[in-house]
Amino acid sequence: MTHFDLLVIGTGSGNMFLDDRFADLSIAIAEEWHFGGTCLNVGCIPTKMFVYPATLAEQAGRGGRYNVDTAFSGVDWTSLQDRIFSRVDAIEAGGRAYRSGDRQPNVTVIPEHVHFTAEKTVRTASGEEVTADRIVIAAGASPILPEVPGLDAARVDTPGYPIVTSNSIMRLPQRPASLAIVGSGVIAMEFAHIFASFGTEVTVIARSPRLLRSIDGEASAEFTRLFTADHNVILGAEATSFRVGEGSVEVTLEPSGRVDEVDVPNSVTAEVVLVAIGREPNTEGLGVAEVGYDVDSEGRLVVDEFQRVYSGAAPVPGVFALGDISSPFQLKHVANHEAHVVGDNLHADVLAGSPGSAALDGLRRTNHHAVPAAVFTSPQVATVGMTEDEARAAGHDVTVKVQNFSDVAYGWAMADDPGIVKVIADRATRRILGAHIVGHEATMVIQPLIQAMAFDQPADEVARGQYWIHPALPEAVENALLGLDFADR
Ligand SMILES: Cc1cc2nc3c(=O)[nH]c(=O)nc-3n(C[C@H](O)[C@H](O)[C@H](O)COP(=O)(O)OP(=O)(O)OC[C@H]3O[C@@H](n4cnc5c(N)ncnc54)[C@H](O)[C@@H]3O)c2cc1C
Ligand SMILES: NC(=O)c1ccc[n+]([C@@H]2O[C@H](COP(=O)([O-])OP(=O)(O)OC[C@H]3O[C@@H](n4cnc5c(N)ncnc54)[C@H](O)[C@@H]3O)[C@@H](O)[C@H]2O)c1
Repeated sequence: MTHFDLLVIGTGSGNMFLDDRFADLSIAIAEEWHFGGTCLNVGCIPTKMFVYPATLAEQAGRGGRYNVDTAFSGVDWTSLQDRIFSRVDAIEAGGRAYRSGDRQPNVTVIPEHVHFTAEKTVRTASGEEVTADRIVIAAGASPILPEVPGLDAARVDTPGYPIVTSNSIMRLPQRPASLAIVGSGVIAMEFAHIFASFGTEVTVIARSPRLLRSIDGEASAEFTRLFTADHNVILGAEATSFRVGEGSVEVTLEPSGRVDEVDVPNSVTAEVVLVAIGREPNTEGLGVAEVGYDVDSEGRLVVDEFQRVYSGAAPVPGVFALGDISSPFQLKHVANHEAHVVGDNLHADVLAGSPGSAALDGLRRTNHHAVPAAVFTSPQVATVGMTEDEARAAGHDVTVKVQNFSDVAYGWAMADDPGIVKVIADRATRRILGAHIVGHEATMVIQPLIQAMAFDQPADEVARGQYWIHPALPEAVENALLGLDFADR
């Protein structure tokens, strides 16, 4: 049995807050997989490094729309992978070496799976018991696999098995000629864009009548309209079995019952199948429920606004959690924010003396207001705040404006490419309740609306109180704000 002052489980955002404030503590960091976790190794960073060239490839094939003669003639998959993963893998190795080497003599890296055997005790895969006064649980989430015949869950993401998740698809030795994607959420749409743009024959299998169905209805409908226009999408279909053959997988389909009068083909055959149906918090593998920690109906560790972990509806002294294991937002910017909160609160707890003794008024609260999210597909999607339905259900007297990109001069420069800015505001308070953008660089165009929500600025002041560069795309945001109809105008 080895005892530490602090145990951190997971090196995604869990690796972010350990700075000089903790130099006097003996610290163990458990990481069973890639140092740096999901975002660095298989998430945000490599996906966007594939998305950018994919968008260039797609645009090259569309030059005629802008009266220029361009064509996409291929991608060098191997050198693209090398460029991306030589960078990612070097950062992974550097992070591991930094924590493992002489520069951090107070830190011990445990490169193994750990699971709880008591409230403040974990056992490593090799059987060692580790105890700690304080623990930070930052163990993330993993892809969900459907329980359907023909899917060998143990072989998913192993070399040669053609059914994969986001954990391995970017490292496939060859770009597949055809790809079936089960799911129609964020991961499904980003990979559909990447592979289709590079010339793979992609088929998206969606249960719902719309793609990205969790976003605002109008934004989702607009995205679905645009994406289905030039991609193979089967809406209202459920994948009910897989048959792995020689060089291909047959996916059997049935109507999902979520779309009326749908004509679903019996099956789709592709070289590779990507399963992208959500990610579940890694609470089960950690055995947290078995030692009494509270886990909610979605499998998340229960934390309060100070990121303290709960057991029997009371905080466990000195135990914090952050990121996908406990957060309602599976987003890196949220995991990072929560890591900063944990770092500050853990430090306050250490200064206070015994675990759990820090006064509440000395602890920092997590801010989950105006959390933005984006889908880096084509067209891009960016959202912040409530959907229109949520705003109405919350009892707001709402005013809504949808502005087309093609209404502003930059939209004309883009040959009237489709794109919408939808802003939802409260008619009485003039505050922005939500904003949803579908179109070119939506992830950048939305930022003034995120800022306005974060700083609680009235919508009309945001529109009129600053210059908007002319003729730039954010003029569509300005016009959407100006189009809102307030009670006393
Ligand atoms: C394909 C993809 C693309 C994404 N793109 C974006 C994006 O563009 N923008 C965005 O904001 N978010 C994106 N995300 C989400 C983002 O990656 C996550 O929200 C974020 O990485 C979560 O960080 P985390 O620290 O909570 O967990 P992770 O980074 O997953 O870290 C958890 C770590 O804990 C380790 N671990 C788990 N259990 C144990 C155990 N029992 N013992 C030892 N170690 C353990 C894991 O190996 C892992 O390294 C994407 C996710 C995916 C999958
Ligand atoms: N750009 C980004 O910020 C980014 C990118 C990728 C992932 N992420 C994060 O990772 C999370 C997980 O992504 P995801 O795309 O796996 O999940 P998701 O929740 O976005 O989408 C999952 C989709 O799969 C569908 N689904 C669920 N069960 C199914 C089944 N059995 N068969 C068919 N479809 C089924 C759901 O209805 C949903 O539409 C996201 O919610 C997001 O927070 C973020």
